Amino acid sequence: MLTGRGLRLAFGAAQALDDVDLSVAPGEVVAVVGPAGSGKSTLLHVLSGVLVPDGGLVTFEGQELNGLSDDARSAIRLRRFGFVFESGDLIPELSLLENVELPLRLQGRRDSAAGLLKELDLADVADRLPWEAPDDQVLRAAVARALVHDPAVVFADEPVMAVGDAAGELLLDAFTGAARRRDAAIVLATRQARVAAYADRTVFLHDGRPADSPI
Ligand SMILES: Nc1ncnc2c1ncn2[C@@H]1O[C@H](COP(=O)(O)OP(=O)(O)OP(=O)(O)O)[C@@H](O)[C@H]1O
Repeated sequence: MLTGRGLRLAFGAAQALDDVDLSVAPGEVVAVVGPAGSGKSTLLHVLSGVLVPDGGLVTFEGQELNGLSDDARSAIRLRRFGFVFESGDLIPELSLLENVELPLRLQGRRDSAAGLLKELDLADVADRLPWEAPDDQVLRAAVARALVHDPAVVFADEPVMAVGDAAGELLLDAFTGAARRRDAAIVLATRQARVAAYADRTVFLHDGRPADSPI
């Protein structure tokens, strides 16, 4: 469904990606594991069409992303991809519910996210602003926002770094469970083995190159 082949990308002298392959099937959870600076975030950005690689090819649902215009790649991101970042990155002026429903509104959809908030145990706190909510609720809302429009793939970059082990495990359970029920794939970038344990499959990166094992 989503495939990267021979991906290369340099930032000046730094070769962030050097001949990386990654394929993701519908509903599959794939972890991208490596130390700081190994290229995990860059790989997520290239696979999601945020960055265009210097070399190699990204194919999504039979379409080559590299050759598309910025606008066309943005449209695919809005409709077909979801994103979860390290600290949630919610909009501070909007309630948790409004944050979660934002991807729907941006697509002109008027449907409600109430059911998804209930599924992620956020129904009672939906009216809170992000700064009024504890970190784990903010991250749950970020997960809900990433899934609300039924994306094909959710890209998650260190999604539980901001919370402790127990809260992180609850969050990963809720995240992977909700994604699997929707047949949404997850590409999960992390330095942490305990996070990668939630994936069906792990690929390792070291200095922008595929590796056989963790370094
Ligand atoms: N916008 C940028 N400009 C310049 N160099 C960059 C940029 N983004 C990433 N890099 C460099 O590319 C390499 C890979 O960075 P990347 O952020 O993808 O690694 P990472 O594995 O996600 O690291 P971390 O775990 O710290 O998030 C690093 O050498 C980094 O310094």
